Amino acid sequence: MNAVTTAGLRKRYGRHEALAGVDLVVPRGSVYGLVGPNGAGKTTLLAVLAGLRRPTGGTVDLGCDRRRVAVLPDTPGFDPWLTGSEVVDLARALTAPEVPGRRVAEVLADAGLTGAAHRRVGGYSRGMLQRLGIAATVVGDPELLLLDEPCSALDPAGRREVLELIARLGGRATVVLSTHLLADVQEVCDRVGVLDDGRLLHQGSLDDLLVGRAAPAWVVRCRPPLEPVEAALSARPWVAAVRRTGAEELVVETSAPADAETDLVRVLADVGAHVLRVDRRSADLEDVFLELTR
Ligand SMILES: Nc1ncnc2c1ncn2[C@@H]1O[C@H](COP(=O)(O)OP(=O)(O)OP(=O)(O)O)[C@@H](O)[C@H]1O
Repeated sequence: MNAVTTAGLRKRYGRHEALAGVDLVVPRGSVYGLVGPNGAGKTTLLAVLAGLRRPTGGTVDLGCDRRRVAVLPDTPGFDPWLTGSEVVDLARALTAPEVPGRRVAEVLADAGLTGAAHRRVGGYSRGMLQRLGIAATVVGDPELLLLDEPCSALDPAGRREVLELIARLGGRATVVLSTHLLADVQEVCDRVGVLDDGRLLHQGSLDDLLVGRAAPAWVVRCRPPLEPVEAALSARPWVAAVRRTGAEELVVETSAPADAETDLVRVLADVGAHVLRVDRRSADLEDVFLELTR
């Protein structure tokens, strides 16, 4: 059962088509990362899913009642004179009055805000505000959470806190988050959709995206000169390409990783290379993203 299914979703702003036929599938319980460059249509897609903007065409099928959907905009604004506890209690009273008041303290504790619960939010840091926003969206126990750029403008510590909070939400609710920070997706999402210019270029599990696309490669660091090393490697049948990526660094791409595993170090030894380091390059979402959106 899916939490969200869209078919041929379109959204036009005047003559500009921000969504050009999007078929989105978000399995229930997943943490789905919607990635794309600026202007790709991420905010528009989330707003259409949330029912805040009307699509020009296509359909949206939510696997739950619309009242069980919670939305967190990229820059949540709160009245600065309210305390964190009052903000969350207001959200509870407005969205889910049936939820008992004691839930407020629980979600604030989950968001790591117990100590600041009775401080005015005007004095909160951005990271705290973002976590407060998440607390205010989860207090009504939503089934689907739509988070627009939840980590933008956060420093590394704030980002870490928010990512950990999102990771804990996975399983309890379905989360769709938009971001252009690929590292965040790699960290917390199990599904990913790559949106560019209003089109979904790829969607699926993060593993499928990475394993299916990034060419296996080794990163070799050794002391100059690198030419003899490059020449010796290029002559091997298992080497697809050798690229110089720094004064002391080569990337060796292969279509036969098993051969590379047995032969790479031998080649380096035979040519007398002064080896500083050899690493298997891990599949990187950034490479795949650049390849897809090129
Ligand atoms: N209200 C609007 N009126 C006209 N054009 C709009 C409107 N909202 C968005 N657009 C345009 O639609 C396209 C998609 O915008 P959207 O904000 O959905 O992209 P995004 O992927 O969220 O971008 P960003 O990462 O920069 O926030 C952009 O070209 C934008 O200029």
